[in-house]
Amino acid sequence: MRELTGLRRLASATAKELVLKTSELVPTPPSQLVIASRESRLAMWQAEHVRVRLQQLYPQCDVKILGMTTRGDQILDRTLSKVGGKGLFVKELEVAMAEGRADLAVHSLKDVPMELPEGFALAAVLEREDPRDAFVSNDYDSLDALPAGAVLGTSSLRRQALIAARYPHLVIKPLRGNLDTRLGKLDRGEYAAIILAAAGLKRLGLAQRIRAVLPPEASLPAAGQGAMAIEIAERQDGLDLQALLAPLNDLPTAQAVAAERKVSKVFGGSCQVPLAAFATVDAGQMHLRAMVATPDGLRMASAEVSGAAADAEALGLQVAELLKAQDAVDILSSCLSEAAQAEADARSATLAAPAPDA
Ligand SMILES: NCc1[nH]cc(CCC(=O)O)c1CC(=O)O
Repeated sequence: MRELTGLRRLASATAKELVLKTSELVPTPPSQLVIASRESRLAMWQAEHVRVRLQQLYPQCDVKILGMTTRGDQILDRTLSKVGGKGLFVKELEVAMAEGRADLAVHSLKDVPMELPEGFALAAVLEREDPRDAFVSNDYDSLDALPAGAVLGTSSLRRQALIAARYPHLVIKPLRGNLDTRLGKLDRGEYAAIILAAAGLKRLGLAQRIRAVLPPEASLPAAGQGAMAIEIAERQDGLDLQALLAPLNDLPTAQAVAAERKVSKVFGGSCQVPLAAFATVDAGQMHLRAMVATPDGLRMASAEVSGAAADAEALGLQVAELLKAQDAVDILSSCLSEAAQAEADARSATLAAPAPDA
């Protein structure tokens, strides 16, 4: 709920409001700001990007990065949807903020649950990188070129469903780990090809590994894919971090992801399900597409709407209604119950045991 309030505020803020904020209302920064980040190369790249931008904005402030390992990074042997979903990547960072060891956390928005815990909010969404999926292979140019029986790596139920629907002759195998780990598994010959987010590869200077970029028509991106978000905790010291971070917010991206995340939230929030939601914003106009499927890709529903980008969440609800009219709830039902159970298990496990690297 918190996070939605934050996002709604960001998404509906006009450019003028943001300009006013940057020039007049930005509070004095503290002497130090600490950014919590996962330690994967991509996470550190993203944290460093935010660090540099904050350092430029506030030269007097010492901006530092606190790297940490999350449960999501440690559990590499099981498909994420089975072990508790996306929250696993953000929980330790939230603990660091709650304990005052960090002031903000930088995340890939795609990994951030739709509902943040009480006391946390998204303060800014940065300009989006390429939101599309990428086909990566050492031997083949495209999905079309893969022969029957070829092993394709992905652990995303969305990618699995979309690919199974169009390429039933391929064998889809789970692929976990950070980007380097995944590329390493491809290079060792465990897969004929893998699908990765183009954004991560581009940020790490690995764009040359992309053999083909999948257009949204072929592989509709996940909600938030390609966007970075900054999460903050409610503070007792009165510092208005949201105002300090407002200059980093990119309004069209914030609007697009608010619509995408609304769709996702309607269908179960933080659960990992085969769901895609992708919005583009051009001159204040939004085009939003969404899709749900069964993991085998045999059943699928898709819908699209257009409208004013300022009505991001209403557009998200509209698309969700169109999907529901095509039995979306039933299509997702098997995944929803499985993922909900995994979420519950993960929550009780986290409550019972201290954070592994706390
Ligand atoms: N699920 C892991 C994850 N979270 C964000 C990215 C890539 C960068 C992004 O989407 O912003 C990836 C890797 C991938 O999907 O290939």
